[in-house]
Amino acid sequence: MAFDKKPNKVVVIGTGYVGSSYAFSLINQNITDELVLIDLNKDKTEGDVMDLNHGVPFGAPTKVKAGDYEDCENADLVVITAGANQQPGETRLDLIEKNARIFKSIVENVMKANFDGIFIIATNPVDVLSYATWKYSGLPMERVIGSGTILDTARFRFMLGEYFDLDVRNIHGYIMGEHGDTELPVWSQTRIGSEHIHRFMEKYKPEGTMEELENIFINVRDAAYHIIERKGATHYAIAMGLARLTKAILRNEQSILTVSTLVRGEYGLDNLYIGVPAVVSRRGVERIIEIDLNDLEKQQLEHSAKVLKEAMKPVFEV
Ligand SMILES: NC(=O)C1=CN([C@@H]2O[C@H](COP(=O)(O)OP(=O)(O)OC[C@H]3O[C@@H](n4cnc5c(N)ncnc54)[C@H](O)[C@@H]3O)[C@@H](O)[C@H]2O)C=CC1
Ligand SMILES: CC(=O)C(=O)O
Repeated sequence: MAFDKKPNKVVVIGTGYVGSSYAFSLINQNITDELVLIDLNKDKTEGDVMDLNHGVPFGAPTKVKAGDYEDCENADLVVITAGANQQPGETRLDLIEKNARIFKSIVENVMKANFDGIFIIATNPVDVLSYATWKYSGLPMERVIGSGTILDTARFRFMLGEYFDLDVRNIHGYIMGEHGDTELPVWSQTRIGSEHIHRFMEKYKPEGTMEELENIFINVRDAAYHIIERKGATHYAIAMGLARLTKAILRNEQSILTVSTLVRGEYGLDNLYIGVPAVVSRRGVERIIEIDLNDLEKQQLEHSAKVLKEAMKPVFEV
């Protein structure tokens, strides 16, 4: 019943391309009751709030306001999308030092306001900054969640749907590892409907080749570069992915999503945040799902973890 539901509150920190697109998705999908926007650029935030509020009559009754860190006190979720984005040619890992510095002060400010909810992190490099947020906040690991490879997995499913001319909702597969250049496609577990992708191709697309599938993965991995070259930022798809993750949490959906979370022995990895399938609920990350990987996929995941740990060294002791 709508009457006895406790209103939920989401605070977004960083309302540039990603943060403002996420706010727009939340309102359009009727996901939250209260939405607070925080950014260093106060004029931009106020302008966004006016603009979003004027759309509320067409969407759902959401209270939107420009706020400050004290608004985090009773928030259910704090979503961080603040910080530098990649310039053409820059990798996500190139952003590490700049954004880690910004994160230290943001997370400290949020925790000073006695925040006791769940963090979602999207700023890049997302795996490293999720780990940083977990360390800086002192919250249990299940309550600090990175967007991980949710976007890469969506790109993978979309491009395979186009290739097979099928509804993307019938494509089941994951991209795991770093949200970045060392991510990997889990072909051994990719299914179309309930059929393994290779068998499906043999039966229904015999002219298809493994090389074409490999090129699809390369386009998934490099999608951010392709978009940034053309328009300077990527934001709509990640905003929708963050809205999906927000729904999974606030509505206690127990959804399996490829988020960035702390591995503690799963997949033979330890003490880093990395993209893996995990069950997400009102408690945050309930548990990691350990799907069977073949030998090549295991090696690729280990390599991805190794690159992430190396990249983290200058910033953290890992
Ligand atoms: N995880 C993912 O799949 C994706 C992550 N991203 C990442 O999201 C981040 C944001 O990207 P954009 O929105 O395109 O950048 P943007 O430059 O448009 O927005 C960043 C915002 O952060 C604000 N900001 C900076 N320092 C702040 C602080 N200390 N406190 C409050 N606000 C602060 C800026 O004023 C700006 O409005 C980047 O790191 C980008 O790489 C982008 C797309 C996908
Ligand atoms: C920018 C980024 O991380 C992406 O679009 O995947």
